[in-house]
Amino acid sequence: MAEFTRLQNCLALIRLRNPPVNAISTTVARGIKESLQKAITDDTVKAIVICGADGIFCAGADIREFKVHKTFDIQLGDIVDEIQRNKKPVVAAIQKLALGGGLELALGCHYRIAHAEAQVGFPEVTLGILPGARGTQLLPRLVGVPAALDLIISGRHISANEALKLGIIDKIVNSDPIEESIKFAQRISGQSSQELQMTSDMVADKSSALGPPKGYTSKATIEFFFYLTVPGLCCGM
Ligand SMILES: CC/C=C\CC(=O)SCCNC(=O)CCNC(=O)[C@H](O)C(C)(C)COP(=O)(O)OP(=O)(O)OC[C@H]1O[C@@H](n2cnc3c(N)ncnc32)[C@H](O)[C@@H]1OP(=O)(O)O
Repeated sequence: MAEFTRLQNCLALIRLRNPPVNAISTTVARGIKESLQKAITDDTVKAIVICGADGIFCAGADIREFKVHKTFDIQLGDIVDEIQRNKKPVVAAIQKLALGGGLELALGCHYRIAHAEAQVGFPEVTLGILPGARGTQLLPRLVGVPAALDLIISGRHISANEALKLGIIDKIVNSDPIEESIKFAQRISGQSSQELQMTSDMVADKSSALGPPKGYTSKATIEFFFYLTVPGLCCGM
């Protein structure tokens, strides 16, 4: 599930809870969606923080459901779109792990604050799939195409430090990233909505050089990744 808490100072906290690694199940996705709706439609909420329970952000889609259905029937891309459409700033507080769909959720947020020991990555390739919830668009916008390809094709986890250098994470902390994210959200929620709008417009303008602001994994992208990742198809490389 995802717990919604209305904090003091005009903030809302959405906490993913699905032991042991807060994976995104159908129930968790529904909980995030409903919590976001509550936060967005409450005029007294000025900023939102998303975090995970028990010291871990999220290890991606719930592979227990994948084993049963052989597919992920979770519309995480819609949730990411909703965060990006929304004018209220959303901060991801990354403790320990943000993998797969968990990283896509964090990339959808406007800011990411991680603990120094945290790791992020896209392990989808190890399951024979690609990030399908905007990760293939959002990651290259932040880190450029070569670095994004490297992370998506290798499936490797990288440290918070490397993620900071690449631009995936905005800030690393040695203290509790949830507390830091709340403080940060409080600070930016004090800015006028005009300032926030100007900033998000500038970011959108800058990243538009990399194509449409949102979308889905195009057929060409899938074919390209397929070519690179299926042994025997990449002879000559
Ligand atoms: C929404 C659709 C969009 C996106 C698709 C994806 O997100 S695909 C990516 C899905 N995620 C993964 O593939 C991560 C797989 N897990 C791991 O790499 C490791 O388990 C992990 C998270 C790095 C933790 O490693 P560690 O060595 O610390 O522990 P262990 O492997 O023993 O796992 C601990 C328990 O967590 C369970 N678990 C791990 N990942 C998931 C998951 N994604 N969903 C559900 N459960 C997960 C694992 O089974 C262990 O459970 P236990 O009952 O203790 O055996």
